[in-house]
Amino acid sequence: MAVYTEVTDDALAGFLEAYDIGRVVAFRGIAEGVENSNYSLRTTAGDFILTLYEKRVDPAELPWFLGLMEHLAAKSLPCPLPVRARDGRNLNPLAGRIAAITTFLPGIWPRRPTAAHCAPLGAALARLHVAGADYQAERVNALGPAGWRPLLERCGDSADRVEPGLGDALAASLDGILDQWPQSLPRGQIHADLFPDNVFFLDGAISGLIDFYFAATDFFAYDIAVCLNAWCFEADLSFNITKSHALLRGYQSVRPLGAKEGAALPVLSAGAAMRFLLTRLYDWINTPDGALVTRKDPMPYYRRLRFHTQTTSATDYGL
Ligand SMILES: Nc1ncnc2c1ncn2[C@@H]1O[C@H](COP(=O)(O)OP(=O)(O)O)[C@@H](O)[C@H]1O
Ligand SMILES: N[C@@H](CCOP(=O)(O)O)C(=O)O
Repeated sequence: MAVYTEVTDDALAGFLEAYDIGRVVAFRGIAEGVENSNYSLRTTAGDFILTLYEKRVDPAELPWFLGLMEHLAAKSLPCPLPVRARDGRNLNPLAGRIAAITTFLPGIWPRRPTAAHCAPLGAALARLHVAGADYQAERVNALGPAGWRPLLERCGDSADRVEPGLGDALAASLDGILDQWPQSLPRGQIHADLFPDNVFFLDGAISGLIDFYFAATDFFAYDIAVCLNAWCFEADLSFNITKSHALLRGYQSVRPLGAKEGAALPVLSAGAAMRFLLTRLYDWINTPDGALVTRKDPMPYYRRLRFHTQTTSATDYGL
């Protein structure tokens, strides 16, 4: 469920007066998504997505995210293009929130990713990295390694309510990851949350990359590690090296990885598993029963973390 803020017909009509995208033909809330309120909007000019940014998004950061999408779309990456109002603004108030209209991207996200999805996914990720290179602005990755210990501490003793001993196990694992974390690797703009539900496919090809609201300036190879976690484990949580090989092959068809990046894949992948484990754990503990958001189980990311702490080199990922 992701319509937290209702938009009345009158409020929508008033909002659209500032834009040059015709009259409303259809308007409905989108059930998918977690963070923001999303509406599908059809006007006489075409299909769009209306997003109202909810409380977890810092309004001061929105121009960076929208600027990145605009930059990538201008380089032909299939990502949403923010629509500007007649006065040039792409962020405007609506129903007590800040809102943006972006272009609608066709396609559906893969419910069961296969190796055939992973190769184009890898290539699209590399294209994103290359295309973002001259987007000069920097955004610190708030959910990068410096943020993990504070997040774990905020979970406190409650982690052990999810599984006895989990708090200590994560603290020890985190020490190991932070000790080995690379000092420097090629870096630039990364998506940082390119899960299957953020990638649309049409006729076997990628037709959309969405949800740039965790994007940041960080190691490119960390973004690959996020995707290895999100795309290359089976439902039984076994690692599928055929998928990771396809993902890395697709990536390298556009941007070859350096030796240091390859060597860092085990620790980067453990770090990426830790990042999603911690945000899920925090939400698991802090989301009240009956809340609109569906909590995501943190434990599958613990299983992934344990896998990555046993890998030793890039060959374990099919590189
Ligand atoms: N540009 C877009 N084109 C088509 N559908 C979109 C677009 N942006 C969002 N959606 C739809 O809205 C849903 C939620 O979007 P998402 O950005 O993942 O929300 P959240 O940030 O709240 O998790 C997506 O699963 C998709 O169905
Ligand atoms: N991908 C994250 C959650 C973020 O949700 P999104 O709908 O904004 O992609 C996870 O799976 O924990």
